Amino acid sequence: MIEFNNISFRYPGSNSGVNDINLTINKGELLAILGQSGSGKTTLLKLIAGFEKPDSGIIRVNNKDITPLSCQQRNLGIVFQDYALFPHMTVLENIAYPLKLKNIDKDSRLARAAAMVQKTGLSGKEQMRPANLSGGQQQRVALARALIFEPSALLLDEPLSALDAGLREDMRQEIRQLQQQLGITTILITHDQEEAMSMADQVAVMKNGRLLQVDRPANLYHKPKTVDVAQFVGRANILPAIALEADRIECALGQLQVHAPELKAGQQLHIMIRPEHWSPIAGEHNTFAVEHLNTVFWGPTCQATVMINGTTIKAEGQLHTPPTNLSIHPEHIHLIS
Ligand SMILES: Nc1ncnc2c1ncn2[C@@H]1O[C@H](COP(=O)(O)OP(=O)(O)OP(=O)(O)O)[C@@H](O)[C@H]1O
Repeated sequence: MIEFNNISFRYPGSNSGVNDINLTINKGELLAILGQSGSGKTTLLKLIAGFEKPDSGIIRVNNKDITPLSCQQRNLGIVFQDYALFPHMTVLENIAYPLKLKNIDKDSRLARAAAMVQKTGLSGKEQMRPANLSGGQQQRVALARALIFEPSALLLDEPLSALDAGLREDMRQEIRQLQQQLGITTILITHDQEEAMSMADQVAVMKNGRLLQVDRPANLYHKPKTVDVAQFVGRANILPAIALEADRIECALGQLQVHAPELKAGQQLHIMIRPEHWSPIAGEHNTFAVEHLNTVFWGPTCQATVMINGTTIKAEGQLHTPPTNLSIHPEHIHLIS
């Protein structure tokens, strides 16, 4: 388990850093930290790894306060974006290296490295040097080296960003399987939403050094708590709205039936509609005549841009003919207050 308790940090002489971070990663779970460039993801990683010390707050790993400890004492496995492998060493030597630092004898080192070679699918590559491996294989060596000394947690800093798209998808699943098999608590830093959503038990969205929402991937997508999160995660139609009564709001599209029995007349809020939730078939509620602007073909689906009462809306799905009507089920209108 990893816990951040009221962690704040500013880089000396600047206003940048992270503010009041409270976060718990349960034992054996993978948490992805997702955010745009400069949001503070790497800073959080540096704080847990011990490269920077927080100005205030406590970080615990398995209930132990690690804040005063040095990087080495923290016993964390780290995989960096560029893997940082030793070019003059073989795969086996690279993987065994952390054990050498711990003064473990050569025979045990090599035996443990050989076992890790098996686990990470590197059999047959033991005597090769990093330069002769593919990106995915280098990534596996870095992972094996980070795991060899049985760390208390694993930190992955954009581990897949150097790989091309197809390989990246395969490696996501490989890393996730290995992480689950070993049951190791893991933090993954990424700016890639798909990577975060497909690999993580929980995703923490960061902006300007703060956590906006920490949630299961499906909750983050379907029930974002703020407009910022709704805009950042996935594609969304977001409109300001005012409540007319329970279950009814008004926005630029017109009046909409929603599912919100607790709404009070006059309440200001935003509505979010995911593009794939629009239906080209008229529904019992919320059916609109649309003016079709354009459709982009994406392969399995299309994205249509339409106007409803002067407001531009994006809809996605099997829209092979331009829609003339779109409807939205009240359950698919998410309210953000
Ligand atoms: N050594 C430093 N000194 C001063 N400011 C820094 C330093 N390192 C980072 N920052 C600032 O701290 C903020 C957070 O940076 P951080 O590197 O944590 O963001 P990030 O989300 O990891 O971005 P990226 O995805 O580009 O790596 C940014 O405003 C950045 O400019």
